[in-house]
Amino acid sequence: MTTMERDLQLDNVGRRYGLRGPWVLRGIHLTLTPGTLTRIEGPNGTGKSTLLRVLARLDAPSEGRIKGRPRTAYVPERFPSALPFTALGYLTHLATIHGLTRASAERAAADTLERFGATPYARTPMAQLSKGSSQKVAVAQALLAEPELLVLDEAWTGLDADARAELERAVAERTAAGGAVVFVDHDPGRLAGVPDATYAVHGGGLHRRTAQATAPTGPQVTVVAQGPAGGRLPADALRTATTAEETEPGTYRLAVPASHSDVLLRTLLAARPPWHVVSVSHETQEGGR
Ligand SMILES: Nc1ncnc2c1ncn2[C@@H]1O[C@H](COP(=O)(O)OP(=O)(O)OP(=O)(O)O)[C@@H](O)[C@H]1O
Repeated sequence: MTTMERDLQLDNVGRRYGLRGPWVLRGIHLTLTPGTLTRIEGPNGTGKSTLLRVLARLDAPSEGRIKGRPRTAYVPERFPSALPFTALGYLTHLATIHGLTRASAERAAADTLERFGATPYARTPMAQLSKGSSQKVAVAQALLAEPELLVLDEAWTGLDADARAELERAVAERTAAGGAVVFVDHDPGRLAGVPDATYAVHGGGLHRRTAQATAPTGPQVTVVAQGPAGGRLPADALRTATTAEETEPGTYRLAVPASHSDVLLRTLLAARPPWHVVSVSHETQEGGR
């Protein structure tokens, strides 16, 4: 598939509910590009969820056009947990739909549940899961799809601290793998400093926030890495890092948001030939990780 088709583009999109309802969104132009993270903000009831549903193509615009068909996964604010499956059964079923054999599907489902600390209730009927636990299943179903576009509507809400950090890492992995991710979250610190673009929804329109500060906010990690002689920094590493400075030939100092440091390190070590990681230093700020 070409990059053009993997872009998702809203062209003068409007949405209202009912034929004569007030316009919730109007004149929206937005392009989501592979490998980028986009944050959508705005006060309650301004149309953020409506916009995300339109982006996920779960809701059709009342006017305007959508171009591009990236393979999309969506995590809703409220997941329909009354489905007649266990978490493992549901995810295994979905993974077979994504084309895995039964055995690999079950393994992928179990791995994803484990990643989010959900193994203890993998075999519990979903209707009996707490809000937080069913939210983990919602997140797992979206990640299992390895989507080209991942749409997260308050997906962190209800998750415990470990699962929240894990979801931030999963977002970093998706963008490093060339996927687009768009999210809404009430916590202004969520993935702070990471988004490639931030937009605010108000008055039915979408307004690009100017980059407030060049200095990234949120905890940062500095990685010093040495490549093979004459080696160029892997493209995925460049995409994940906030800044990359060649301090001497073949040696780079990379700054990365703490949530993305695992992904950056993995990218460097998995490069062929692999890069040598000289040092990793965590900037000490309150809050840790
Ligand atoms: N299915 C629907 N039918 C009718 N009106 C709707 C529907 N969904 C949303 N709306 C209305 O559209 C407007 C925007 O709602 P939306 O949920 O998109 O906002 P939001 O910014 O996501 O809000 P919140 O932060 O509270 O989730 C609201 O006035 C809401 O009442």
